[in-house]
Amino acid sequence: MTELPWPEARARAHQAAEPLPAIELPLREALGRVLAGDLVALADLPPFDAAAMDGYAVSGPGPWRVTQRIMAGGEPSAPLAKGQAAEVATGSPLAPGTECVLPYEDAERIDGLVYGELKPGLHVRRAGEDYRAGTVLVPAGSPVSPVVLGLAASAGYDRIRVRPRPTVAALVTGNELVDSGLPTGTRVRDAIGPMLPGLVSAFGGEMASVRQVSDNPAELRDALAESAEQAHVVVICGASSAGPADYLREVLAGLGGRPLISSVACRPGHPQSLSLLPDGVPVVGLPGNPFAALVAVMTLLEPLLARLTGQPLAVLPRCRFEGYVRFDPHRTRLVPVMLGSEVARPAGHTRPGLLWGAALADALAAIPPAWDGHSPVPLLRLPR
Ligand SMILES: Nc1nc2c(c(=O)[nH]1)N[C@H]1C(S)=C(S)[C@@H](COP(=O)(O)OP(=O)(O)OC[C@H]3O[C@@H](n4cnc5c(N)ncnc54)[C@H](O)[C@@H]3O)O[C@H]1N2
Ligand code: MOO
Repeated sequence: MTELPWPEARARAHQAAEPLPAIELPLREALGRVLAGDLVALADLPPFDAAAMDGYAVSGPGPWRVTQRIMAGGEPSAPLAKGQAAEVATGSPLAPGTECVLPYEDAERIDGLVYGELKPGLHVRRAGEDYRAGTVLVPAGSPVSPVVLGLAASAGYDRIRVRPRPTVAALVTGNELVDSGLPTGTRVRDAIGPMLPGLVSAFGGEMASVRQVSDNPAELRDALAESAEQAHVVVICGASSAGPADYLREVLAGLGGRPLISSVACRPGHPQSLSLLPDGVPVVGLPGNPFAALVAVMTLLEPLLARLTGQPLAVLPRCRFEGYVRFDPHRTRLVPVMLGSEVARPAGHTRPGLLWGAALADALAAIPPAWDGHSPVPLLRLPR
């Protein structure tokens, strides 16, 4: 079976779906979503000429006689004629005729007259100087951060158009698995189910369900068909490889699934897969070894969720890597790393079945095939 190069696997997963139809939400509910359209300025900002300092708005050469006082939120009582001043606060609207604002520090007031130096334009925020109505403030596909919410509010939005969170249903296979307590004998504690909800929500999705199914093709087929009706994406953990209980491919074929990715040229995690069911629901196959499963989530599920939420495929930041890595001429090697200020170092403890290294790590470094040993390497940040 040919293994798809790791960067192509990310790209193909990103192209495997279309963004979900947009919804409109009140600002306070939109945090953490993704903008479905450009956030466009509804009006000029500032909407009026305003003072940028507390002090005196003046017209013509000084000294100036103080003829009015304008508060923020108030209105000028008359235009300023040459030789006149208005006492203003930061944000006060300016009277027509204002040439500059003298901060209190640069002005002296004696008997109703203000003395100082006229510096035309200084400390005046002109109407529309920040942006004009119609300007794109934040492009579609951007995350709605706390700051984006503040900006949207200052632009006059009450509601914004965002993408829904894609729902993910997980089926965890393996007769050896238990989901509580210290496993006895040859039983193994499920480690993938507990890590999936946090990963899914960090990548903009929502875990609909995590369900254990036994190693039985008929049961997996029924559970898969049912999950595909209830969620936007189905994830299957285990049953991905070549063993006697690894019938995921067979079950997918039986349901008319179309394989898009059958294995990926990376270590660990090569048995990861992506298929589309006839109704277009993507099914992501995660290898049973838990660290390999994490690699598959970061390789296939993250780009898929990015696409469903209308985000571009993330361009991975790069960093210098220092430390031992097993050389692989044909495959990308995913290594848990701790990030220093300019360098990534292996966190250690990296067997495919072990989450220890990744639990300590800030990121996974994606060491490319035939890496030259010194070029900066791409990083996948691990959610905290
Ligand atoms: N002949 C071959 N054998 C294997 C290959 C191969 O290419 N040819 N690939 C190996 C690799 S790499 C991986 S990864 C595993 C993938 O196996 P499966 O996805 O079929 O998963 P299982 O066989 O069910 O389990 C593998 C291993 O992981 C443990 N496991 C499974 N699920 C969980 C879970 N939810 N939490 C914790 N641990 C889990 C399971 O007990 C096994 O120890 O196949 C290799 N073999
Ligand atoms: O994908 Mo398996 O990675 O190496 O255990």
